[in-house]
Amino acid sequence: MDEFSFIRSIEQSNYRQSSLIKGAGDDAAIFRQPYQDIVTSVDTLVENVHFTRETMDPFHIGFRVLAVNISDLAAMGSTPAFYLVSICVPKHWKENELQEIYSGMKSIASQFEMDLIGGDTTSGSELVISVTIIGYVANNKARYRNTAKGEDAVFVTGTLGDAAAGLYVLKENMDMNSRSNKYLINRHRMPSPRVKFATGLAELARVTLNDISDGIASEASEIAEASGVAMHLYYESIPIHKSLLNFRQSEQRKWMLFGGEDFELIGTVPKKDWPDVQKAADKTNTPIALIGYIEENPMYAGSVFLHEKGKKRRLHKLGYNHLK
Ligand SMILES: Nc1ncnc2c1ncn2[C@@H]1O[C@H](COP(=O)(O)OP(=O)(O)O)[C@@H](O)[C@H]1O
Ligand SMILES: Cc1ncc(C[n+]2csc(CCOP(=O)(O)OP(=O)(O)O)c2C)c(N)n1
Ligand SMILES: [Mg+2]
Ligand SMILES: [Mg+2]
Ligand SMILES: [Mg+2]
Repeated sequence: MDEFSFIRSIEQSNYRQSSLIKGAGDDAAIFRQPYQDIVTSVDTLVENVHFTRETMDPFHIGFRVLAVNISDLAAMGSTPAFYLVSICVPKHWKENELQEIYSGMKSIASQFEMDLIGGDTTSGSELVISVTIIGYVANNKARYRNTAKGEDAVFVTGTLGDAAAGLYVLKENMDMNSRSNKYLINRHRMPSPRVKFATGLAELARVTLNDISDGIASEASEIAEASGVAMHLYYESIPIHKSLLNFRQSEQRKWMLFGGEDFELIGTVPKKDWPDVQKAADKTNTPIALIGYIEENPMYAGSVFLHEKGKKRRLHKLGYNHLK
């Protein structure tokens, strides 16, 4: 089974509520309200899938589960406001550890001025935390995956591969005190969702956005598929942090393209708007890079091409897939 085909198989083919603007199929769902649209999404962290007791302290688990949800709202151009938490707790977890999980959530919630408005508590064999997030976006300003057009510039925020490298450092028990390993571990444990940058693009007429949870190869494919276009990426333009240079080149490449969990944004804008994107990035202290372009070619609709060392190859939708 494949996660993405499973999801397609259970999606409703039509919706009954007239206020619904976007159902399943993007980073979040949207429904219309006067003046502002409501944006909502849910993402879950599961012990031994998204974290282990060795890779994360309770504080990080809490911080991260809210961060990954905020990232989906950032990818819609939305400002987060509320969250609900469903937590399934194994009997051996102690109360102070659960309090720590909530300290992690509260820490990032206060950063984004969000309120916890409810949830659910159950017990089970492994820790599972599911967060439902709710935010706002001005009417008609939500950013989808299906709006890329020919000649668009493709950009990405931050650096890629850091979170996967951080996980490697943790799993291999490497030196946790070196400056560069500390940086990578922090990127794995405490992602920084790009809300300010994404909402800073509000003046632009057309922006396509997707957040990078499963790796750029997978997220780029989602944009290409949803928009019915071909995306071209230049490997040498994909930003890399100097801490990654300590590892073998084959590892660097694997983590940058397929590692995932960097929670950076990949997007497209009409070429003429690229300078405005750079300005919005500067204003919000967001590193940004131009990494490719969109081609409107029916023969290659839905495909991603990677240009590397002067050669062009198909970049397949490899990356994290829960049901594979
Ligand atoms: N089990 C499910 N039932 C209904 N919709 C789902 C399910 N799993 C995922 N979806 C929807 O499919 C889309 C893609 O999900 P996912 O790949 O998890 O998005 P993201 O990577 O942005 O978190 C989203 O719109 C999500 O709401
Ligand atoms: C212990 C451990 N092993 C492996 C991973 C790597 N990993 C787990 S899930 C995942 C993909 C992202 O999670 P997902 O639930 O698919 O997020 P979504 O796309 O729904 O936002 C990755 C790269 C990890 N974070 N921790
Ligand atoms: Mg997403
Ligand atoms: Mg998800
Ligand atoms: Mg997500």
